[in-house]
Amino acid sequence: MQHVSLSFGKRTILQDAHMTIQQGEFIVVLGPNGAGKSTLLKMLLGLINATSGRISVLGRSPRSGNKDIGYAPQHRTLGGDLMLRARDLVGFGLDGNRWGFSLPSRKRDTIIYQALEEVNALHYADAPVGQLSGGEQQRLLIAQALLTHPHILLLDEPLASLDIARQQDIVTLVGNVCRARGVTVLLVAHDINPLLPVLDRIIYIANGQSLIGTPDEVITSANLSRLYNSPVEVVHALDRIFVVGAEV
Ligand SMILES: Nc1ncnc2c1ncn2[C@@H]1O[C@H](COP(=O)(O)OP(=O)(O)OP(=O)(O)O)[C@@H](O)[C@H]1O
Repeated sequence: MQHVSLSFGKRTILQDAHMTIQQGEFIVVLGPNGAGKSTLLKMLLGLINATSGRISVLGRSPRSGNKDIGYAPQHRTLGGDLMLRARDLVGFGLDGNRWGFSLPSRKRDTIIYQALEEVNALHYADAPVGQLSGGEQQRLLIAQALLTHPHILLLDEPLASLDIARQQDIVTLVGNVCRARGVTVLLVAHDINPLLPVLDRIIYIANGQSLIGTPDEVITSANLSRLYNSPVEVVHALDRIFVVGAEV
């Protein structure tokens, strides 16, 4: 991103943002509610255009339907009455692409099988999605996003409403995929702590400003006090980072 700005009416979401992400990096996107984290992902997907500046994704301008990007949007738990089978939900990852419909069914089944296997979801492949737990559903959404073997994986709050053990499962899963496949990951989260073992750098967005760097570079009392325009204290304890005085 070079000098990228984005406003919705009078509201500035990003102002003169400048950042480069390398292939294979694991990036966590942090910031308060409404800061623009999901919007940043949508800009990379070509769903929202910058007001000014230049964005390049794998050497090209953002364009919708880019199968080099896998995307799992923010989701609330899928309804208890949803009778769709887990394997069918994952299969939607193929149907969103032009070549998906033309695949022979055996080839299609194999791709879906491999994706379910990669996220350790084979044992509930035929279960109705609505009856699965939040963590089980999240694995399916990640499998769906990985189906076209993308170079970039965009995950919008995949840890929301999961307990600590399930969060750790998803973090380990995504970290392994990132390393094994060399996939660049941008993962939106509200708590950095479960992600500290796997992340390379973070992007922090607040009040139209953005910072990129390692947690130690970005999450400092001085930086966050400046972003929030009010006193914020960053405390390190028990190998965790606590931000006091700001909603993250
Ligand atoms: N297409 C749009 N038109 C106008 N305003 C929009 C549009 N998309 C998002 N916004 C606004 O931009 C702001 C940023 O929204 P976004 O969803 O990116 O925030 P977020 O950081 O992901 O928040 P949360 O943590 O609550 O999910 C919000 O105030 C939202 O209402």
